[in-house]
Amino acid sequence: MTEEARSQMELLAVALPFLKRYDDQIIVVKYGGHAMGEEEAANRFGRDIALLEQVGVNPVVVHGGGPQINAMLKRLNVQSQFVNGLRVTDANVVDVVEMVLSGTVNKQVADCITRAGALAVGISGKDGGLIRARKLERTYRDPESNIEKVLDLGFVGEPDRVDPHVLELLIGADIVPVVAPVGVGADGQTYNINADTAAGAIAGALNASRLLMLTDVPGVLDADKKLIPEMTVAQARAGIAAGWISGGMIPKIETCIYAIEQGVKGAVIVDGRVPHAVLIELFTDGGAGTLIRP
Ligand SMILES: Nc1ncnc2c1ncn2[C@@H]1O[C@H](COP(=O)(O)OP(=O)(O)O)[C@@H](O)[C@H]1O
Ligand SMILES: CC(=O)N[C@@H](CCC(=O)OP(=O)(O)O)C(=O)O
Repeated sequence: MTEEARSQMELLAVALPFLKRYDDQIIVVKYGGHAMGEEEAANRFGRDIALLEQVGVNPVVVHGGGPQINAMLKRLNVQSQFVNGLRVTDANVVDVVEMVLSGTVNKQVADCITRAGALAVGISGKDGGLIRARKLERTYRDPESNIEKVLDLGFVGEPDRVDPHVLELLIGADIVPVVAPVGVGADGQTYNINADTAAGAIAGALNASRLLMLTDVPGVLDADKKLIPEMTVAQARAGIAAGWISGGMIPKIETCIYAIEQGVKGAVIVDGRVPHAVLIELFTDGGAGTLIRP
């Protein structure tokens, strides 16, 4: 046996107990717009997801596309801005958001997985009644007047009701669902939903075993910037209260906590820049990134 064959067999032996653990389980993967920038990284992601499907796991991909929306808005000369990490979305912007997320990006992600040997089908939250959305209602304290005001982000929505039936049909037919985070209101209005939020709601509705959030940091870092391999929901809440979990990590952690409260067994913040991060997280003892559990 060659050295290469021996090391491949060793890898397989390490992965086998984990393959059994995740057999027929649903794993929801949030794939962010930054992570899909480079072609080789995108192809690698497609191969990892196809491999999961081929070994008997049921992956469901929910993708973002913030940078891709920015690029299209720039080409079309449409202005947009972010407030608290969310894009202010007027009628012009929501058209572009839907076009980019449900069109270009959704099809690219599904194509990467299909070319890697699994069948993937791209849909948006508007298809098959998947995500019924409502306008996001948030308040904030105006620092000048110290008065509580309503934050109006236009057509930014949050999931009101997720009906996973269409996803279950695809999963049952051995098809990998790829979901764009766009929802529809009771009145037919299209809403732009943050992709982290959409992934958490879908993981909850599917009662997934794991929610993997691919991002561009190694995981949750403690106050000394050291990676925390595992934390409980209570510890995560304490980190937000103490301030060492801040910025874009807050909505990510809140999504993880929400998903766990909905019955998801564990949520992981993973570095999507690391090759095969998804496989390392699921199929090795140490995992990758930070596991948040009940
Ligand atoms: N405790 C922490 N551990 C890791 N990252 C943190 C922490 N607190 C704040 N952050 C910030 O959160 C960012 C991740 O959120 P974000 O940029 O919104 O990710 P994405 O674009 O993948 O959705 C990191 O780049 C980092 O600057
Ligand atoms: C309301 C809101 O902000 N929606 C996001 C949806 C895409 C997204 O979340 O993409 P990433 O995961 O790549 O950041 C946006 O318009 O950019």
